[in-house]
Amino acid sequence: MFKSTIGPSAAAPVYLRPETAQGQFLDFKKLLDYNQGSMPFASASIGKCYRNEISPRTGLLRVREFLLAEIEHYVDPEKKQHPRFPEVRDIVLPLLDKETQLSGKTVPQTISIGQAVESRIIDNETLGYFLGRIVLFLVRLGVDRSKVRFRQHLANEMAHYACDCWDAELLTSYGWVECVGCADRSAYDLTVHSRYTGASLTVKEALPEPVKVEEWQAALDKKLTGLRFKKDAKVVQAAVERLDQPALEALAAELEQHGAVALETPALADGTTRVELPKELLSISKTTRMQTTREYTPNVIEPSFGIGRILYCLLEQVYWHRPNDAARAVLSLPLSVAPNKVLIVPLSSNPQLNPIAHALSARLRRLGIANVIDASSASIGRRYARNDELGTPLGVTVDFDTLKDGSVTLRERDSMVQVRGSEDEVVMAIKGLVEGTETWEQVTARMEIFGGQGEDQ
Ligand SMILES: Nc1ncnc2c1ncn2[C@@H]1O[C@H](COP(=O)(O)OP(=O)(O)OP(=O)(O)O)[C@@H](O)[C@H]1O
Repeated sequence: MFKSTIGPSAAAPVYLRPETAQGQFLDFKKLLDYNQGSMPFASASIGKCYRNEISPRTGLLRVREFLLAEIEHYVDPEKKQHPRFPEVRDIVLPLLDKETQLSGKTVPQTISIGQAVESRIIDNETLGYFLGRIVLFLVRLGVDRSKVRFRQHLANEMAHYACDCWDAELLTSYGWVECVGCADRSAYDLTVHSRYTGASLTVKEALPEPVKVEEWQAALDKKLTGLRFKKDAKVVQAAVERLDQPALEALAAELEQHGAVALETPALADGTTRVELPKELLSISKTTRMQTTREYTPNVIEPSFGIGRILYCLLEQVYWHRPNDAARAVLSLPLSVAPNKVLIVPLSSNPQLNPIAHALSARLRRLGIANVIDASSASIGRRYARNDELGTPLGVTVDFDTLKDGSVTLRERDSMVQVRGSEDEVVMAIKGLVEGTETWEQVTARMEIFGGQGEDQ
């Protein structure tokens, strides 16, 4: 937690969250209800997080306030398979696992997620599923697949409660940078929240058949306990209720042998943290009951995306310049990420071209396709070039032939190739490209390649 203060006197401390996860865990019971009590399920949250970084540096890579997006996937600890695992099983990942790191090597082994889970390099299917989804997500954003690797946490860097943890690292001029963490946090968070709030954060499932359970049970004589411990009676009662089966078994033997047991408690009214419970107050016996439900605390698999770091690495990876011209830079953001999808340029300042450009802009807007018009006096080549640098993937030119036959050109940023067609055809092509139902190769194969008034050079 990042400690700060609030109010005019700065007397009241506040604690800024270092992750969104805990807020999700506090809502676990509600989330489980929304999911009709069925497992597995997931929650997700995105928001600002704060860390008291000693030396913030390197732009967006290490800052004190950053945007974090986290998924908490709740799973039965005995069933860590994932129904959609077959979708990612054959994805090949560069894995820098702990053994490789401990042997002093830095070259990852390239192996399919299926093989890595089978050989337990990755602890379980659900964790493997999310590593696959992380790489698919990063590549969809435009990250270069050859500049992604997954590094496993060593035992000494992994949170004590985690049973396996991998970082997706992206290669930048600063070296490999951790951008997404993916940890199996086991049952730690829900167990601790439950312990401190007293709220049960477990899942109850009907068993296919009732089973006979033998267990140790402790009972305090309430009247005698009240008389003996007065205000502390509740604390003592809670300490007894928290005892697990091995502890109860050991105490039963001690009680039998010595007629009394000593029990650790939270601080009592007199400041002590230990009570003596004689046989008259405490009884511990083995009981048998039929169990019809199974109760467990779910384990949590958590992919955690640092948005600023991903964005920084992406910008570095997709920024380049045209061969032999360092001044003509290009930001190859894919359509899914680019803030503006289409640049509309009237070829000249002829007053007849502008209304056509504006009508086309409105038509694209109605389709939900963000676009911008550049009707400035700069040459068309200059206007293309500056929008290439801003990352706008597509360009439509309205020219003098548009006035004659209604046709326009459509230009792709990275290749600078242009096609020509009616406005309807071009709008359909843009829609297909934005929605991902058509590729630029398909568009160039079915539409007429335009070599005319491009002025790209
Ligand atoms: N100071 C920070 N500035 C920007 N992003 C951060 C910062 N700290 C963490 N992140 C992002 O949050 C994600 C999840 O946080 P996590 O707790 O796993 O990071 P971490 O292991 O503490 O990071 P690091 O070891 O680099 O400090 C990281 O993968 C990263 O993208």
